[in-house]
Amino acid sequence: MTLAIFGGTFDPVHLGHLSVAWEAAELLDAEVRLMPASVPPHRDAPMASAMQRVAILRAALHGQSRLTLDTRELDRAGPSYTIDTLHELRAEQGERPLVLLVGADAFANLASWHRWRELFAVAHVGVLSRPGVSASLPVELEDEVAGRRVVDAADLRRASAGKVIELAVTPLEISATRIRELLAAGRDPRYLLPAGLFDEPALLAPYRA
Ligand SMILES: Nc1ncnc2c1ncn2[C@@H]1O[C@H](COP(=O)(O)OP(=O)(O)OP(=O)(O)O)[C@@H](O)[C@H]1O
Ligand SMILES: O=C(O)c1ccc[n+]([C@@H]2O[C@H](COP(=O)([O-])O)[C@@H](O)[C@H]2O)c1
Repeated sequence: MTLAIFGGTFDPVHLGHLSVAWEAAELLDAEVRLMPASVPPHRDAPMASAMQRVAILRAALHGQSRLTLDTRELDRAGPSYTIDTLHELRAEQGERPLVLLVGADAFANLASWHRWRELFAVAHVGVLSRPGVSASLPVELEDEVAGRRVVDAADLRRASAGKVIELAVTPLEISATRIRELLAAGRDPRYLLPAGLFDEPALLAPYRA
């Protein structure tokens, strides 16, 4: 079975993440691992600690087994560069097809990632559609991916890395930024987060004012 990795700051994980990860698992017929970044490159430090974000992820993933948690980036010091993580996974997984899942907004910035061209040598890339994000890419990135695009998920299973597929997932306009704002304002964003998180108030305490 294909292994797909969905990295993120997950500060906190929300139903947008979970829904697109679930749909990607179905569309790719893959195991999907959510992988929290310890020190996310290219953005400010998260509001919650890595341990707090992992506790929320564990509670969010409770009750199903298709989406799992991979905490390897928390064991590394320094910025969580995706290329380092993918090399580690490749060494463990042999020729198994690996897919790096990224939201369309993150994908549009891919050419700013550490050793970004090397990513395609180690994994396929699955781009998750996201509301409000246009499909146009910087020229440098478009030039790199133009010859790599496939539309059929079966093409990803025929090679271990190097292809790019667009995954048209159900659009959900949910962001962690909005959820942090609501929690800080004393609101309960009940239907934007997994219901189980509200059973343990300590989980969301890092975001309360
Ligand atoms: N609603 C969504 N639909 C599709 N992809 C999403 C959605 N929310 C997040 N993603 C993707 O999930 C990955 C991790 O995102 P991240 O943890 O930064 O969440 P975020 O909601 O974008 O957070 P923030 O608002 O703090 O930037 C990224 O690849 C991002 O593009
Ligand atoms: O490797 C990089 O240079 C790099 C730069 C920016 C983001 N990433 C990864 O992309 C994923 C989504 O990042 P973010 O900031 O949108 O949560 C997360 O796993 C980050 O570690 C990776």
